[in-house]
Amino acid sequence: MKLVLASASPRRKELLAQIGVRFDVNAVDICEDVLPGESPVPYVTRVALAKAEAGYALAKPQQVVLGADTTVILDGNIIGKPQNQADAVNMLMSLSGRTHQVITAVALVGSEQTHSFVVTTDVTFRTLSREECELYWATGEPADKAGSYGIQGLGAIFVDHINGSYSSVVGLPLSETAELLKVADIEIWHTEEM
Ligand SMILES: Cc1cn([C@H]2C[C@H](O)[C@@H](COP(=O)(O)OP(=O)(O)OP(=O)(O)O)O2)c(=O)[nH]c1=O
Repeated sequence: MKLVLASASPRRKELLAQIGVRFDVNAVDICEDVLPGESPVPYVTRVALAKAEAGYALAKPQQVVLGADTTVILDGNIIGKPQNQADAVNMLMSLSGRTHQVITAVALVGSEQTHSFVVTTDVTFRTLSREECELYWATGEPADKAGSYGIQGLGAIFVDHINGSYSSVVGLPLSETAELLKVADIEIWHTEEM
């Protein structure tokens, strides 16, 4: 079996390459709107499956397709990507000095199999000032990110500690994804080009 990553995210490509997986990419564009009354785990699972299924529609025979979706949850509510500066600053200030959850769903779709799982990580921010949130917006980093921050980038300075999977917060939980790839007979740890 050969793997396709259904993602336009450079972060997910880097994470999957980090564990020595060989894959092609089918960039897909899925509507990520939350349905009325939809809870966080069903939501991320549905979107990850939709990405994998859209990628599978473009796939060749003998290919299985991986899709993922990451979102931020505060007090049980889904916090998506920011619309503008005010939205991003408000999101960041609501996360200030508190613990929120980052959940990533991963889905794998093939001709004879569909699997999905969700990984939840607690992330605790130190206290932030409105001014530093405004300066952070001006860097351009928060714009395409759930929760308006990137733990792997400049936003690292906001994070006091995490409890869970770092790679899941960035966009793809590597330990759990490797287990899923084994089930689908996809090799990891290719080393000859490293
Ligand atoms: C919380 C957090 C989110 N993010 C990112 C990960 C995800 O890419 C993004 C959430 O959006 P997603 O919709 O999960 O992914 P995407 O739109 O970037 O890519 P695609 O749908 O094509 O696969 O936020 C970080 O990079 N770092 C973080 O610390």
